[in-house]
Amino acid sequence: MSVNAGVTEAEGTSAGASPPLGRGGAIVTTSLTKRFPGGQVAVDHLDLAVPRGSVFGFLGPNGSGKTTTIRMLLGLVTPTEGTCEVLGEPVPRRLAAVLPRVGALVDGPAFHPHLSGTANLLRLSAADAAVDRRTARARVAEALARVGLSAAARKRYGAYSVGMRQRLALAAALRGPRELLILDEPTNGLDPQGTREVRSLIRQVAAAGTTVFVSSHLLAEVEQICTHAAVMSGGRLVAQGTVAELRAALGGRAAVTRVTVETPHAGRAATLLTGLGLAGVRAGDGEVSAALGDRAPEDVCRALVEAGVAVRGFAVVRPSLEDVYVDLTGEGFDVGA
Ligand SMILES: Nc1ncnc2c1ncn2[C@@H]1O[C@H](COP(=O)(O)OP(=O)(O)OP(=O)(O)O)[C@@H](O)[C@H]1O
Repeated sequence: MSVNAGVTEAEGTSAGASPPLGRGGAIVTTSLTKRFPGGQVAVDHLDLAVPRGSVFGFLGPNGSGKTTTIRMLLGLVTPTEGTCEVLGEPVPRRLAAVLPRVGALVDGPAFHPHLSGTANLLRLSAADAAVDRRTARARVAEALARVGLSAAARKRYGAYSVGMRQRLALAAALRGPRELLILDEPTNGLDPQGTREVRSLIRQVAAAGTTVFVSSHLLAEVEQICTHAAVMSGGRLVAQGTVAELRAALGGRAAVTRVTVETPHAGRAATLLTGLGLAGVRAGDGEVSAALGDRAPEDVCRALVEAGVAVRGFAVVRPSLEDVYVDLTGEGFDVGA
């Protein structure tokens, strides 16, 4: 399935060409805009195209408009302008038809501190007209098991750690069979083990056919679990496409594949790489690097050796999704696990 390819203009009036998914997408927004009273434009003419069956990473720094977008998708915030469609239905107009098909983790549900994890989820189910009373208890137990909370199911919520609270919020989103799961920063507050579990849970949910839309700061994680991604900056969409497209779109941009050579002959190696036509040659202490361009790394390595340069190490460094992000937004990224 294709999405509008790769990187769009950061300075454009809207984020590139209209998404070609039409009614087939799990989420399709057109010129979606939210201007808060006081003039703050949190989301600015957003054209988002989330293919069905994708695991879609929604990336961006703090304040770039991710949560506001998610809140508009769930009918929690009214757009100022533009449209959004979720599972083929216009939101907010057909919200009642859409919500039972969507599991969401946003802002954390209000859990009661004196009730257990199980009792809290049963309470949410009781308030949910779409839940079948006969299967509610079994579904709650299943959701708790999926997030690894079975052992703590009878413990009261007030005694839960931050990570356990986050897992319970995730379990709340997984109480029923869902066509779409929308998760706002689902690994916030989780330790590395919890983060791995959430990653594996997302894979399982996706393998069972559910589309997953997940906002995250964890680029390494997005690279591992997502098939597609979009990058937000200052309320605008600056890129969207498959993860492979996003990396490929870097060709000709600042972050490109580079070779790094470890050698005691850095000066000589730098001259040779420049002579081979490599751009961006940087020589340091015992090391020289350059943009590979369309040269084959093995040819570069052979030329160095044949010229008598002692090659102690030779590495080809391809741009990561983080490079894409930094290149597009000019901002660093919190890549901690
Ligand atoms: N209710 C509101 N009233 C006024 N401004 C708001 C409101 N909610 C959000 N904003 C502003 O809109 C912008 C986008 O915020 P949003 O929470 O959508 O970003 P985000 O990408 O989710 O950030 P974070 O990663 O920090 O959650 C921010 O500048 C924020 O201050």
